Parts: sequence; C-alpha cells; structure tokens
Amino acid sequence: MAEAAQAVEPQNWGPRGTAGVSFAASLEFDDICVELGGRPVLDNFRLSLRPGEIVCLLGESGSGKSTALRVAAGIQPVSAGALRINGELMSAPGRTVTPDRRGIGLMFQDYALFPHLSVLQNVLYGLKRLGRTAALEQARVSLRRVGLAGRENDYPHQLSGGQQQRLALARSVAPRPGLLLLDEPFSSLDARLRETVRDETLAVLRETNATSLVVTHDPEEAMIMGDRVALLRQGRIAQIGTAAEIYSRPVDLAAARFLSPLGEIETAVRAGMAETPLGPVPAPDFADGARVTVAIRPVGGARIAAQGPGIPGRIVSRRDAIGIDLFEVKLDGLDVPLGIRQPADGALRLGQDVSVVLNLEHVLVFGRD
Ligand SMILES: Nc1ncnc2c1ncn2[C@@H]1O[C@H](COP(=O)(O)OP(=O)(O)OP(=O)(O)O)[C@@H](O)[C@H]1O
Repeated sequence: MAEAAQAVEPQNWGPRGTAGVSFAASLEFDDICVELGGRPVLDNFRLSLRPGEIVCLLGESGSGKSTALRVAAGIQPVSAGALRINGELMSAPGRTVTPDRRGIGLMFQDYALFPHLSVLQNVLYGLKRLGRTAALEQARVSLRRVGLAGRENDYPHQLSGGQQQRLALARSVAPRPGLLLLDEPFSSLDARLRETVRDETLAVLRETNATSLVVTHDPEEAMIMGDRVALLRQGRIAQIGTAAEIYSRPVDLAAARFLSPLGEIETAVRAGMAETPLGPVPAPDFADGARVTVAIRPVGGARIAAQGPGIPGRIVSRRDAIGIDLFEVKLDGLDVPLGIRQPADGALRLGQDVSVVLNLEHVLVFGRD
C-alpha cells in the first residue's frame, strides 16, 4: 500500500446523493451454530436486521464476528439453525446457497481487489448479468460517487490505500445489492484517513439504502456507524441496542470495559448508595451490603479544578493530547490513580493539589459475585 500517497490523498469523493439505490433486504440469523476445530464459534447466534438498517457487530478478537459474516455470505456452512435473507432460506445444516445467489455485496479482506484487472474492470466484474451498456453505466455511477471516475484505466497497485478502499466500496455497491457485508473495512487505513473514508462510506451506505452488517473491533467506529450495535461475546450476542443505549447502560462490567477505559472502585452498598472515596454514588437496584464495582469513565466521569468544591486529590501524571489533557489523580482511599480526560487547562500542572468532582451521569455501578 502506498503510505506516502495515503498521507496526501485529497478528499475528492463524488457528490453526495448520487450512489445507485438498492432494494433493502432483511437478514435473519436464527439460532445459528458453527463449530470450528471442534469448538463452538457461534453458539445459538440470533440477530435480525431490518431492511435498510446498519448494524455493527462489535467484539473482541476471536468472539466470532467474521464467522457470523461468513455465514451470511454463504462461505461458512452452519451445523444448526437457519439464515434467511428477505425471508428466503439461505443457510441450514446441509444447505448453503452460494454467495453469488444471495444478492449480497461483500467488502472483505479476503475478497480483495483483482490486481490484474483495471479499476473499471474490477467494478464490471460484479455486473456480468447486465448488458454491456447498462453495466458500464452502473460501474461509472459507482466510480464517480467514490471519486475514481478519472482512474478507470489504472490498476489497483497504482492507487493509494484509501483509494483502493473506495474502489472496493464502488465494486460492492455497483450491483445494487440488498445486503452489504463489511468485514473490518477500514482496518488497513491510518487514523486520519480512516475517519474520512468511514464518514463517506457511511454516506454511501445511507444513499444506497442497502441493509448493512459491519464487523469491527473498534467501539467508536461501531457507535458512529451503527443504527444498532450488537456486542458479540464467545459466539453469542451479549447486548444489542443503539449506540446511546449500549454506552449508557452496558449489560455488565466486561461490556463497559470493552467500550471505554474505566477507573474502578470496589465497594459496598448502604441505604441505596455505593460508598466511594469520591462520595456516595446512587445504587438503587442493590440491596444493603451488596458488593459492587463503581466504574468511572475518564471522559466525563469526573472533573478536576484548581479550586472549588470537591474531594482533594493530587495530579501525579499529566499528558497533553492536542487540546485534551490526560490526567492521573491520586486520591486518599484509592489504590490506583484515577484517569481523567478533560479540555486542556494551563492552570493544571503535574504535582498540583486539585479538587475532584464526580459527574454521576458517566458513572456506572455493577454487582460483584
Ligand atoms: N478454520 C478454523 N479452524 C479452527 N478454528 C477457527 C477457524 N477459523 C476461526 N477459528 C476460530 O474461531 C474463533 C472465531 O473466529 P472469528 O474469525 O470469527 O473471530 P473474530 O471475532 O472475527 O476475530 P478477529 O477480530 O480476530 O478477526 C477464533 O477463536 C478462531 O481461532
């Protein structure tokens, strides 16, 4: 991949609203089981996507995300359950309809671009069912939309990493599939480019109206892209909901830890309050004496000031991240310093005594066994 070209790539996507429109399909995983190497990888996996919906499948490495996508694509057979696209049975034990008969578009690492075909030929490849004129027109609509109209005769190796990604997108949406399956579509791009490509890809997905299942291990990416986010753990959905639901009410401590870093305080509940060195935290769902973990998000969970009300603490570490300060604050009664991120403030220095105030909106309480 051309690293230098990535860094200087202009942001010249085609005009928004010009991608071809698909007839969105529904997708249903109905108690799917897959075993690989004698181990269950998908374990009664259930998930339904409504037509036009974008769902992000989020999970740790090895949780089964790619396997779920491969089942939807028809590359991975199932040992139990059923997969339906638009209500039509596509996968069941002993039956796997091939990928080309599913009406799907794929953006997978292992369905990479054809290196020996030109940019235009790469897109035409998926349009063989159309007549030459219609295929050319549809391919050019897609290439224009991703800003590659002038590169038709180039070969993939002549494109930057970001442009290759755009070509992969153009190729997958050109046949106007009802369902798009995307596996870690931006993982090969550097951070700055990833944001542009992700935002434009999201715009294209919205324009085409194709139902989309996007696999990612990046919580921020999932929360930005997904109408809903499905959290996968050991081959099962641990939680599903909108980004706001998942973020504000993670199902358990493990889910919360996966979504953001946390400061954790182990304590007990008394009269509906979890007692912490930072003051009491409401825990109305827990009985008296229940052992809980209070989890404080570095962003928004607590804030520090040089003066004013709050619990006394001392800054033991400070890093500057372009407009944001990353602090570690030592507090009496806490073994580990508390991580806090907040807008940069020149008045707050290493070693300084500060007052710390909790923002209960970003503080979570979980039960402990
Ligand atoms: N062909 C195979 N044979 C045996 N085990 C496999 C095979 N393919 C995948 N696995 C195992 O299945 C589990 C799930 O793999 P999968 O690729 O679906 O996970 P993932 O969530 O997509 O992970 P990643 O984010 O690392 O890609 C892993 O533990 C993996 O080692």
